[in-house]
Amino acid sequence: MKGVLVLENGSRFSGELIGCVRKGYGEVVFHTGMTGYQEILTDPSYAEQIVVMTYPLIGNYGINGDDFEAKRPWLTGFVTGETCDFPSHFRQEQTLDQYLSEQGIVGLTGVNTRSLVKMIREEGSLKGYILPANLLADGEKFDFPALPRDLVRRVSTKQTYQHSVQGESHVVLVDFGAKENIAGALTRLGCRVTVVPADTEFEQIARLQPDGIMLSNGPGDPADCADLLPLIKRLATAYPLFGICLGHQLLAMSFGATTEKMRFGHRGSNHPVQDLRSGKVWITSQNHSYSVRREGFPAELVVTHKHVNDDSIEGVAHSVLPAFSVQFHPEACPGPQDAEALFHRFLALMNERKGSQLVTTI
Ligand SMILES: NC(=O)CC[C@H](N)C(=O)O
Repeated sequence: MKGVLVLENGSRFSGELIGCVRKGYGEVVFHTGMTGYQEILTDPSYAEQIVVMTYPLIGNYGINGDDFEAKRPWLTGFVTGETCDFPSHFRQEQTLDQYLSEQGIVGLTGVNTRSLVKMIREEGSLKGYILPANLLADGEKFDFPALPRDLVRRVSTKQTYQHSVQGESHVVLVDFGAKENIAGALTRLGCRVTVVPADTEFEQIARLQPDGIMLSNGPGDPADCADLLPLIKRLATAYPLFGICLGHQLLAMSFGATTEKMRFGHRGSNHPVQDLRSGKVWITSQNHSYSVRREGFPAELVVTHKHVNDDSIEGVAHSVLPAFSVQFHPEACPGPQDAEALFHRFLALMNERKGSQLVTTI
């Protein structure tokens, strides 16, 4: 069935509908990864977004049972140049089309994604609809309402649960829309991980007796989470703390930083990031629209990482407390694992704290 993507600047891109035939509305953003579409589809940070893949052929290794980053997708549409109908991979269980149908997500394929992405690069991310072409009556006017501001609460777990029950260090992961592999990476390093809802109170977290706090990635504008900043500052003052993506933005904001919306953000699997202390460059996985502003950057924090292409802030640390965060995704999935060492650093901070507590109790 013919479909169309209608953008708020008046442009239209035609294609064929795949997945669930329905209207989809969201902020249209693009991802430059050649692979990783299954992880992208299920990363809750894409809530209320329509994702355009720049790589021309998507779906060629199908969908498998192992690579989901969440139980369900939160995005509202998926756009490809070409979709593979006959994938081939030993782990494949479904085609992309079947998965989108099953999950109620509309897709548009056969789109001139090159021209669409060039437009987004020029004009910035635009809101838009995917809809069946026959619904497009001539001259119809569309509304392009702002995205909801409660996205973190929508995607966060409603209940506290144990991700893993054994391990030397106990990490409480505050779920703003966490990708599965953040808890996965901690578990693989031997941590016990408890996942709590985004609005859990400090006292409830303290009762869990964590050795460290992990702040997850998540959707939307970090400024929408201003009510969480006092909690985050208190957590950073009390425990070793590691923040990823939205968790990074919120850590910086809790010490007085502000964020700004980028023109079209960073979404891809090969973003170069420099560690300013070692000078080393990592190739990182990224998915964000906002970044921490240099203007008014708080004196209490230090910038630890920057993006090599545009100099934007990619990591911060507290100058005294054992709290640090990065804008990119050290858990990868999709993308390279260059930055995995950051999980080891978090583990070391938790061990140091345990060591120092031992000394003070003796
Ligand atoms: N992946 C994320 O956590 C994204 C953070 C935030 N929603 C942004 O777009 O900048």
